[in-house]
Amino acid sequence: MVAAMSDAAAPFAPGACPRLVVKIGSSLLVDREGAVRREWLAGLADDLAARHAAGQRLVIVSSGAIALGARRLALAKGGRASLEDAQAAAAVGQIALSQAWAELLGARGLAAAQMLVTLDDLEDRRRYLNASATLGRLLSLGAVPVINENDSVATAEIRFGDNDRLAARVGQAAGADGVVLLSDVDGLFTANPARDPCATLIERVEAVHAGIRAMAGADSGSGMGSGGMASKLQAAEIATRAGIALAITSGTRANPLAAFAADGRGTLFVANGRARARQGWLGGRLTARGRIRVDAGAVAALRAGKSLLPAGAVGVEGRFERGQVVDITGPDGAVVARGLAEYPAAEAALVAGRRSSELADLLGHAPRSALVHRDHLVLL
Ligand SMILES: Nc1ncnc2c1ncn2[C@@H]1O[C@H](COP(=O)(O)OP(=O)(O)O)[C@@H](O)[C@H]1O
Ligand SMILES: N[C@@H](CCC(=O)OP(=O)(O)O)C(=O)O
Repeated sequence: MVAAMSDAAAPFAPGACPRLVVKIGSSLLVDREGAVRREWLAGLADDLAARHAAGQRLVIVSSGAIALGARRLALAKGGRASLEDAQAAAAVGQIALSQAWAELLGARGLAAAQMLVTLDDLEDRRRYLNASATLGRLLSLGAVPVINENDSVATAEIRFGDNDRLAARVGQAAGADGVVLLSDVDGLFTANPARDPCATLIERVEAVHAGIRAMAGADSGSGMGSGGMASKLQAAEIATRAGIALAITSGTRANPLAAFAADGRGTLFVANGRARARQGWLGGRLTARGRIRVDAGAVAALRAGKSLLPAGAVGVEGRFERGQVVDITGPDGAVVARGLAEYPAAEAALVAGRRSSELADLLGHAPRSALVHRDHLVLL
């Protein structure tokens, strides 16, 4: 599957990309009659199973709930005439969607794990960390998270509205290396190819600038999806800034991921350095709420890219909640790193200096895997 991989697809190969997010647009999943395109989905499930067998861990962001539910409820305009219609359609359609994924992945020995999230779940740091931890655990267990926006409870103001940006955010939360957006077009064209026959495919984008954005009209050619090309470009910006490569490629072929791997047809948005992106966010934008003092062994472990475990902490200062930013200082008092606390200050103080085996008894609940996880930490 990966032998003939072209350059555009190379960053998403199992060897180069241990964790991949695959987003599937409504127009691919749902036919014009409003039913799941099962045969096509079975082909995609084969692709996913092959990648999983090659060691790649997968997260699926699946659209289609509104389009599926609209048909079942006989709603006009694909269920998008009003927010209430979309919410009702999503509630009905999501069941059918989950069922299809569970069956098709299950038939290939893969456990589908449904997660429905709202914008707030990923914007709020604590909830983001929770979602991130759940994703991490599911992936380590070999399950395949299937994610969609929780459209039935999302309000007009507080929603993604499109799954492209959701996929990019999920990519961040899952610690993914790549995001592939499967759509009904081959990639980003110089203009909407549905309207302009002279439009040509752009194969590689180093940075999403105004000239690139101008190529995506606000319109969506499929009439079923919600974001159009504009939301895909926003997703590309979110992902690449976080050090995640993103591709837009056609999902219309029978085995879309294998086909992409074989000919690399699509648009690759090149990732920016992950360390720089994290450093910019953690080191620059936020001020620390507290401080965790650590011993020399912990400093060495952090410098080697490890998480901060409670055993290496010698003291905790300040008042912080789980998910808030803390400085990590070494024996000489210098700040060696900054990261997001996995525990609130009181619990951090309780577990400081303790071995992992003692934590559950001390806390009275299951312990987190670290005081500050390496995925949410930057060396200074
Ligand atoms: N510059 C462009 N290049 C490619 N597609 C474009 C462009 N501008 C607008 N589009 C439209 O965006 C559509 C894809 O978005 P959308 O229908 O939301 O897909 P999905 O359901 O896969 O999310 C294409 O079918 C195309 O009509
Ligand atoms: N959450 C919505 C999908 C919204 C959306 O982004 O659709 P699409 O543009 O087809 O990926 C649903 O499940 O219907």
